[in-house]
Amino acid sequence: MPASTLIRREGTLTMERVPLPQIAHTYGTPCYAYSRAQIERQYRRWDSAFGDHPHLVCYALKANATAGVIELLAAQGSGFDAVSIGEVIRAVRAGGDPKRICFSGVGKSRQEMRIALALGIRCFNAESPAELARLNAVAGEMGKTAPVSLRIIPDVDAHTHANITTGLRTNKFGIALEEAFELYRRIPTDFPNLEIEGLSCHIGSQILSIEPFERTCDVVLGFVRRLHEAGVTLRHIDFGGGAGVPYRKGEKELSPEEVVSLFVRRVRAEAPDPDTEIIVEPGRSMIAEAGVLLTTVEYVKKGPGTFDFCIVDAAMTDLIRPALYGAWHEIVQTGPKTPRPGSLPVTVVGPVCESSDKLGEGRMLDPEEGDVLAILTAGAYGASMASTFNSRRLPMEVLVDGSTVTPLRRSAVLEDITEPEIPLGMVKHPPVTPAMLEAARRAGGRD
Ligand SMILES: Cc1ncc(COP(=O)(O)O)c(C=O)c1O
Ligand SMILES: N[C@@H](CCCC[NH3+])C(=O)O
Repeated sequence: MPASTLIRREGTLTMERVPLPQIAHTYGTPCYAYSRAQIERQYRRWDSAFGDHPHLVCYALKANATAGVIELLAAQGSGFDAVSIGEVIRAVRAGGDPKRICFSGVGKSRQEMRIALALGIRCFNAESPAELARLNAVAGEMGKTAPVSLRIIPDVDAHTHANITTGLRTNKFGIALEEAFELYRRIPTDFPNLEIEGLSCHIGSQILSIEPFERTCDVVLGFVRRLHEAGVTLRHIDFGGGAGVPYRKGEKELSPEEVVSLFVRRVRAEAPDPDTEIIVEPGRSMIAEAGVLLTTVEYVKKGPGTFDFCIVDAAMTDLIRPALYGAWHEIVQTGPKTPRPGSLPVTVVGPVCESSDKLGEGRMLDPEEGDVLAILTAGAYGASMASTFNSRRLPMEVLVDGSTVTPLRRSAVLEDITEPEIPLGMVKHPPVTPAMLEAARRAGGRD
């Protein structure tokens, strides 16, 4: 987290000018807090790194598609990378310009295509020949022409976690180069309702070294030159996302400036048209460091002797990255607290009924019931991957802007555990009445 966003003042951790324990007490926990200044700063870094080279920054919505976050980025002029029609619709509803939306994903349904065509999105990043044929048919039925890019497989190893590498032939994403070459040549004759817009690729996520992007440029620009020689022109090259952020002390981000200057330099030097528009799709880099997940300690429980358990009210349902990838997030006390000599490291776990429900291991925190902890660098792939497993409610989210805090969802109270299913009607489902909730609140507990 950049020092200007998260600062310790008299021992208390603050985001911008708001003490984090205050957010926890006002809105309840688990609660994500995002810094507006940090989100806008990251967008400006990506955008301005291009200088006057034609470009579009398409924020990857999967990282965090909370309406308030999308609104902020749309107001900055951001484009969006979507992977479902739900994301496309969320972006448009939050003020995103359809002409700046790219639609990726291996499984687009006919209905998703129809809605995206009706909205007039910038382009479909097609991932298979069958998808092209389907899109051609759907566009024809609607009397429209669908703008397409082929997502090619650069076959570059991103040297990241196996579950988040995407640019290899063994991954489900994209089209192999030879097949893509043939498809590009066939589009004008075989798919009359498609119009070639560009080329896209994405090699993986949380990439901390520039080298895989250099290899990607080798492959992509060589391929673009071959296409040009075969008479295929592209309006844009989309290099995808993937720039990594520091999760552990000592790690360094792969900076937007370094990534963008590589793409601009290589396109200017090697593309048939040096002014070809460049698209990037950063997700994590845009939002990860803007967010923390606040959680309250419920219990401290003795462990096997070498460590204790710190049971908090956040869980894998709020932040699944540690359970899913063994990912590391720093966890800190938000109040003025230092561990007492001799205290044991703790494994921070949630209340969910899974042994993998761990948020961190080996942490020196010396926690007590009621302490508010902050799980750092949690803005990306946190709230957007949250679930209601174990009938938990979704985490609260707020936006911090200077000394103002704005809720981005309804407050995290028990009424939020809504029942979207349709009951059979065999039993009468008694409502949780406002009076019952009020009584619980008056009895003093947090929700
Ligand atoms: C097509 C595509 N674009 C962009 C992204 C965003 O990646 P990141 O959050 O690593 O920038 C992803 C996710 O890996 C992706 O699959
Ligand atoms: N969800 C992953 C990243 C996947 C990127 C999407 N292809 C994470 O938390 O790191």
